[in-house]
Amino acid sequence: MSDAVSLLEGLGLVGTALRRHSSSGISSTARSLQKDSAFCLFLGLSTLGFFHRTSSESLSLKKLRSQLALQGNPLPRAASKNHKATSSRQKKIDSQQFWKELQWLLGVAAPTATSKGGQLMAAQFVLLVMRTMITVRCTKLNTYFLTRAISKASWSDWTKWVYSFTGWMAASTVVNSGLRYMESVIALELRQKLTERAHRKYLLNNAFYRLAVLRHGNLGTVDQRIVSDIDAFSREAASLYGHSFKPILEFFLSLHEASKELGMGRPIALFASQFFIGATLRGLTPSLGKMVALEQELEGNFRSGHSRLIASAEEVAFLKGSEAERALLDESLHRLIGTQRWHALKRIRKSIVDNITKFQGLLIGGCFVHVPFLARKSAEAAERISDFRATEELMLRCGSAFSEIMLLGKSLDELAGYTSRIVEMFRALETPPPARDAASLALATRTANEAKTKDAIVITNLTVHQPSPDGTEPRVLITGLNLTVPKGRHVIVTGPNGCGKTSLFRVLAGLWLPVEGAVAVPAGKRMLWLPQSSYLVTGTLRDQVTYPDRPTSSRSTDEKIADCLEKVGLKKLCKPSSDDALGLGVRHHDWNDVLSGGEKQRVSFARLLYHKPEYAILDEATAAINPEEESKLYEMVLGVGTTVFSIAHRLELRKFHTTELHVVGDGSGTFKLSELRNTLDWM
Ligand SMILES: Nc1ncnc2c1ncn2[C@@H]1O[C@H](COP(=O)(O)OP(=O)(O)OP(=O)(O)O)[C@@H](O)[C@H]1O
Repeated sequence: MSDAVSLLEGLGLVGTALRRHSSSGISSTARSLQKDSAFCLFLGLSTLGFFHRTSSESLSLKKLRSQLALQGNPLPRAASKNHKATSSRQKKIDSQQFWKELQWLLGVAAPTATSKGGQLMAAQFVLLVMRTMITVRCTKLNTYFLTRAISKASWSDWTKWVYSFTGWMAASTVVNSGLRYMESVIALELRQKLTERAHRKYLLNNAFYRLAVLRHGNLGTVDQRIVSDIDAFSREAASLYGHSFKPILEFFLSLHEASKELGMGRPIALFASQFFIGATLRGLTPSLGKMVALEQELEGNFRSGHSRLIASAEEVAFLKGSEAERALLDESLHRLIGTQRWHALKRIRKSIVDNITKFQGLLIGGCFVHVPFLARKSAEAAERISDFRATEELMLRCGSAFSEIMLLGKSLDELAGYTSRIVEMFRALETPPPARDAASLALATRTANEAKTKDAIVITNLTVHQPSPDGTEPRVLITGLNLTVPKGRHVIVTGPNGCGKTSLFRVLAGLWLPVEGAVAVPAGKRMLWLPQSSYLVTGTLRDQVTYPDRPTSSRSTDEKIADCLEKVGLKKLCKPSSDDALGLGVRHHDWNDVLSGGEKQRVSFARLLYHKPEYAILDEATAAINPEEESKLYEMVLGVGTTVFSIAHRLELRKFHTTELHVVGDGSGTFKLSELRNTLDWM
């Protein structure tokens, strides 16, 4: 459609020029040209001034940094790296890397030509060819035939033009709408395939924990990359696909048509000169890829600040922390906006270079075409004008297509920003955790087999350190622990805050790798974790109890769930209705907001009673429940035959355990194991 509009605009301009020429005569046109030249000179000088301003070092980061420093917002380090001039060699290496990464990402979305993505791209290609053919056809129609009709004052030629023009415009409308539709469908396909792959990897082997908590890969906000960067990449890539084929096709088709009149020598000389000028101008533009990557990073930080406030809304409200939170959010916002402002300034420089590239192409291309027609004295005037207009228009299209091809590099640069962030994420997701030495691996395998055969938790020669992502000396939490927990051996872990009790459980869950030794636990759903802060899933009351299972609702399952809820004192949460007799379908926007601390822990116990695992790992799982009720819950758990491995600060809970593991927590990794035989009389 935009082509149709530009064609009509073009016709309007031709009409205006003809009118001006015929009504005012040469002298008034010359006067108007003089005025135009003065105006152009003024504009050109202003542009040069601005260009100088944006590229001058004095205004660059130093000034922005000092502005931000005044607001307490120093510019992120990445921006200063970004500002440093990169050598042409470095740029070349980056672009090679980009093509590899882009190819890999597109391969994920369209692995073969017959895949859905491949088919969509093929269909888009057909539409692109059709649109270009229509554009070339319309150009010829509007220039040659229309000019001829007007110069001969021929009504019949003009009527033919009206018919043809209407037909081609109808075809153009259909094809352009199809192209736009295909572009959005391709973007959606890219987004879906890349996000699905990200989800698969992110939720495999607790990769989300490694990335979010242990900061593997130093990715910052991973959610921003999955939710926003993939979306932006998909849109950009789909749009670029359409916009890169259009000028390439248009260039060759227009060149083919124009060469009939001009021969091939002139166009080749023209485009060789254009290539040289384009390459020189390209060196003056900033690196958009890095700018985009930095902006996305800061966007992610800003968004995660808001998410954190929502997640801890009650705590912040109790602590009257609104002012502090506002300052933190504003700080993050200022960092983002400051960087975007600076980038907007740099983008103007890019836009100026883009326009110069485009206009010089039109100007030089025009001159190449004028010469042979100025030299052609013999032909009849009407014929010469028609030929000239048709050839000029084709060459102008050809030149503008060539400029667009030269400018594609810059659009690709922007795409490179998203590409590098997404590939970096996939690299971190798909890189396995650091490999262990052969001896430790052999020990881990032997220990795992032992656990399978013995149906026990087996801890062999275990040493655990606190992780240190920043490379500082890690603190030793536990050294040389050997412990086997067969069924019926209930272990309580005690020790001061921060001594490493939960860390031991993290190693059992495979979230942290031991520095030495090995742990093995019964596989699959034979173990259930009840963490310090209960996890409540998005969904119904039924979902809270059955998590992580999602069984289809049936009478017997619902009765079992309702029974578990009753046992832990949460029957009151059920809201029976005519189509939900047991009231398990009740749903809240966020269960964390509507349940008290003790109720959340009871939900975890209902989950435990529902799953009846062989082993339960209880990490201060009754800390928010009163001591009397706490004992009842423990009795229930032991009553269903579950062996417990608990962390507890209340010593009364010792009576439910047979072994105590006391971690000293003095940084030496010392611990003490003792049997608690006297306390088991009640069992
Ligand atoms: N992801 C992490 N990265 C770095 N250090 C961590 C991480 N998680 C925990 N730690 C540190 O490891 C140490 C042991 O933590 P852990 O959670 O095991 O303590 P704990 O004994 O369970 O304490 P509490 O009784 O207070 O729950 C603490 O000093 C803690 O700061």
